[in-house]
Amino acid sequence: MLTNLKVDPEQLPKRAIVCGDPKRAALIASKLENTRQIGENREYHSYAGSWRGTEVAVVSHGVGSPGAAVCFEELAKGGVQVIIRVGTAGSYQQEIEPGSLVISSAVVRQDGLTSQLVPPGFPAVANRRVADALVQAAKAHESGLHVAEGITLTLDVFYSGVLEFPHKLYQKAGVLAVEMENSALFVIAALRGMKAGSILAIDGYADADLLASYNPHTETMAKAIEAEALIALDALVSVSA
Ligand SMILES: O=P(O)(O)O[C@H]1O[C@H](CO)[C@@H](O)[C@H]1O
Ligand SMILES: O=c1cc[nH]c(=O)[nH]1
Repeated sequence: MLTNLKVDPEQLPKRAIVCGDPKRAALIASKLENTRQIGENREYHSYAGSWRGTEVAVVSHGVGSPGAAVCFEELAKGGVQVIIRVGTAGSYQQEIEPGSLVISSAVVRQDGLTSQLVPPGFPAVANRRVADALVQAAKAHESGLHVAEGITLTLDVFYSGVLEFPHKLYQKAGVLAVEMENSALFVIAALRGMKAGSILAIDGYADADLLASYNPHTETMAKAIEAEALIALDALVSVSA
């Protein structure tokens, strides 16, 4: 039994979708055939089912890299080989409007977790096959949403303290969007031999005024999350495990 997920590895498919929100996990799982819940403990809600004839898992990992890392490590231990995060993020670029989708090709590691796992120069990159599969699936899906691929940033901080967020710096460097778990996912996947990718629905512009405008509970977001979930499921089953 996987300790924190409380999932029996025998019931865990080799491909997994992961996302922060347990309700999003339930929503994605509801799209599968023969859906069953295979675990529920803390923020980790786990489901299995079939997508286009292939068995997949859907597991929530909560907010922030440390808790998510526990989930990713246990999925690797349980035999998962291909893993895609279906997340949300704030945009750094004007043309990437709320409701757009971003496929992360690589991550700036501004989290605390991975610096305790690997040295500073260690890259956090998506598996090329998974990233390509996400790009292809997004094209085929024809959602009408703007889709961009590029570098994203992982931070530990959502609400700022007295130090300024590094938003302007990374915006100038061409980073597309910011979220809180991709760094952990890409580094742990590299260490444990999983193929990882990530697609993110943009819920607003990440800047100093974010607190005033942040609202991930809109119709626009629901549409973007629905689209990224279907794209990720198609990509997940197209990559060899
Ligand atoms: O929507 P999820 O997948 O949780 O992703 C983003 O949303 C949360 C913050 O609201 C953080 O977990 C961040 O990474
Ligand atoms: O970490 C996050 C997630 C969503 N939106 C943001 O601005 N930041």
